[in-house]
Order: sequence, then structure tokens, then C-alpha cells
Amino acid sequence: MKKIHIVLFGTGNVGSSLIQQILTAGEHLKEQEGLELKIPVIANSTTAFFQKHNQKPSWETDFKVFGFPYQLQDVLDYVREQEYENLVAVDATASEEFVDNYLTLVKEGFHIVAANKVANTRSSAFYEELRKTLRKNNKFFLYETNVGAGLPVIETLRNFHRSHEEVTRIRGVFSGSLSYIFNTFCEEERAFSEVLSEASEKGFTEPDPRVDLSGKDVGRKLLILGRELGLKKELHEVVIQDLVPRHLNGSSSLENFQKKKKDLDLDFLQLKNQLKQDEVIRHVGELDMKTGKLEVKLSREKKTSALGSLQHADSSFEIFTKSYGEQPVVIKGAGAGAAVTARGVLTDLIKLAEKLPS
Ligand SMILES: NC(=O)c1ccc[n+]([C@@H]2O[C@H](COP(=O)([O-])OP(=O)(O)OC[C@H]3O[C@@H](n4cnc5c(N)ncnc54)[C@H](O)[C@@H]3O)[C@@H](O)[C@H]2O)c1
Ligand SMILES: N[C@@H](CCO)C(=O)O
Repeated sequence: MKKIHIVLFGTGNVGSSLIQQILTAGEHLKEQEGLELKIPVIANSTTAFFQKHNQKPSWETDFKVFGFPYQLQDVLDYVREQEYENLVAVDATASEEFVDNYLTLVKEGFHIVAANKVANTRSSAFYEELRKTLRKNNKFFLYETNVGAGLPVIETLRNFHRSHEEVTRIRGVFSGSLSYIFNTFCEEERAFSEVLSEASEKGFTEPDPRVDLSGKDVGRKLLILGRELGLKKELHEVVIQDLVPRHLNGSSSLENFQKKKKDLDLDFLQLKNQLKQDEVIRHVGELDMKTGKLEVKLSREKKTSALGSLQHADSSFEIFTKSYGEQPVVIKGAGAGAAVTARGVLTDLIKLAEKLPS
């Protein structure tokens, strides 16, 4: 039986669903995959909890009662002392700072599985250094959920790239939260800020929803896909339509944004009122491999079109390639949500296990 020891950073929407899914899938994984996934360490931004063998169904209470303030070094010391084999750090945070730890983690013997998109969208220099460090230490980094949550977008693109299939363009709705927001806002007579709050409550948005509204989250996804295809670009080169008014942007606090988000309502109502009867607003991303242009913007689409008819929090990725010609390969489905994302992370863990020697 192959054993993987997971140190989970981030116990929010995705992290907590992942623990639940791993505990529930335990017997199935043993029988079907010959795999035991153990989670001896869980941590959020302030607190860690160690459970020598594995988390128990009571992990949430255990975490509250027995968790303690920690530094990364405490975790590194603990796992070394326990001599755990096949260590994996799962990054289910949205933290910019946490990514500073990746190189240390790899050098300390961890593979990395990340839902967090930050590491793949830092400078090209960091992107290359991380990969070089992974190769040198014989470690793997999997991040399918960086784009399209649990949808197999990165794997599909990578397969095209590996087999020398030329990907010419990718267009679609890349954001699950903004899909939900515009699908709902265009259909229902509700204030934009109210729909935005609902998307956050459902766990679709980033912890700071301005990361979605500013277009940065979709910008990151475009850059990640572009880099998978060998495009040398930086995040600041993505052309992005920012939907956050200047007085509520990143230089003001999240608390201030939450207090004043009704300030968004009038502009979005005006935008909606400009639509023709058969039109809806969609948040669209486009990557053109020929020109190297990456663009994020709002678009008016016919209700009956592929993007216009999207529902719920669905994303849709239209991938145009040389062999497929004018008919794109389309990957469509929930583009956000704790359950689908956690399932994607769990799938990455299984794929990682396959790469490791028995
Ligand atoms: N929610 C989705 O639908 C979805 C889909 C795909 C990818 N993702 C990605 O998954 C990640 C998590 O999303 P979420 O919705 O679970 O967010 P969340 O806000 O619910 O949870 C974030 C967790 O990270 C912890 N955290 C923050 N900084 C940390 C640090 N420095 N060290 C350790 N823990 C830290 C927080 O305490 C919290 O437990 C994000 O990067 C997001 O982009 C989310
Ligand atoms: N906030 C992101 C989560 C998935 O990456 C979205 O709305 O698409």
C-alpha cells in the first residue's frame, strides 16, 4: 500500500471539503488505488493542528480545541521527527506570502499540490526557479485546479502541447464566480452587490472578491494557460478591464469595500439597461497564441450563443487548435465551488501518487 502524507495549508472552503472527501474516500482509495492518503498536519493562517496518524471525522473540533499558533518551522520539525514518507504540501490558501515558502518546502522534501494560483503567476524568474528546484530535488508540482476548478483544462492543454498540436486561441468564461454573478444579475431583478454577496457566500469568489471583480483572477488563469503553452509573459502584460471602482480598489481595505459595495450597483444597472432584449453580459477571457495577447473584459453576448447560454457558476473554455480547425474543443462545467475544486485537488493527489515509486 502506497502512503502519502499531506500537510494541508488552508482550511477554508476548499481545504475543509478536501479533508472531508479524503476521509470519505479512504476505503475506496485503498481498495481501488492501493493508496492511503493521510493528513497528519492541517493549518490555516494562524493555527496548526498535528494528528500523528490521520485526521478524524472530528477534525474541526479537534482543530479548534487543540490547534496552536505556529511557524512553518514547527511543521518542518514535526514532519522530520515523524519521518513521514511521501510528503505533500497542499496549498489551499489564496495567499501571496505563503508562496514564499514553496522553495523551502521543496528543498525540505515536499511535493506540492496547489489550488492557489499565485506561484504560477509570479515573475517568469520565480516560475523558472521553482521548476528548476523541483527538478533538482526530484519533486512534483500539480495544480489542475488553478484553472476551471475541477475541470480538466490544464491537462488537456498540456496534452495538446506535448503532442505538438498547435493551440491557436482560447476563449471563454474563465471565472466561476463572475459567471454566477452575471448569469444571475442578467436574469433577475436584483442589485449587483446583493448577487455578489451571494456568490461569496456560496464559496465561488476569492476570499477578497475584488480579486475576481478586478479581472486579476481571470488574468492569472490566462497567464497560467499561456505559460503551459510556452508563452513568455508577465501578469502585468495581461490587458484587463477592472470592474472595481477606484475608491474601492486594492489601496482601500476589504472591510471598506464590503461596507460600500452598493456603490457598484448603479453602474452595473446602467450596463444592464443598455442590453438588447436578446443579449446578456458575460465576463470573457481570450488568449491569442499568434499575437500573444491575453485579454479580460466584459462582453455583450446573444442569449442563445454558447457563452450567453451558460448557467449557474459554469465556466466554458473554447480551445481552438490547428487540427480541430474552426470547431473548438469545449470544456464546460462548474468553474468554482468547494466540492468540485476539492475533488480536483484530490485527483491531483492520486495522479501524484502514480508518479511515485512503490
Ligand atoms: N473556491 C473555489 O471555487 C476555488 C476554485 C479553484 C481554486 N480555488 C483556489 O483555492 C484557494 C482557496 O480558496 P477558498 O475558497 O477555500 O478560500 P478560503 O478563504 O475559504 O480559505 C482560505 C484558507 O487559507 C488560509 N490561509 C490564508 N493565508 C494562509 C497562510 N499564509 N498559511 C496557511 N493558511 C493560510 C485561511 O486561514 C483559510 O483557511 C484559493 O487560492 C482559490 O483561488 C478556489
Ligand atoms: N474565484 C475563482 C475560483 C476558481 O478559481 C472563480 O470565480 O473562478
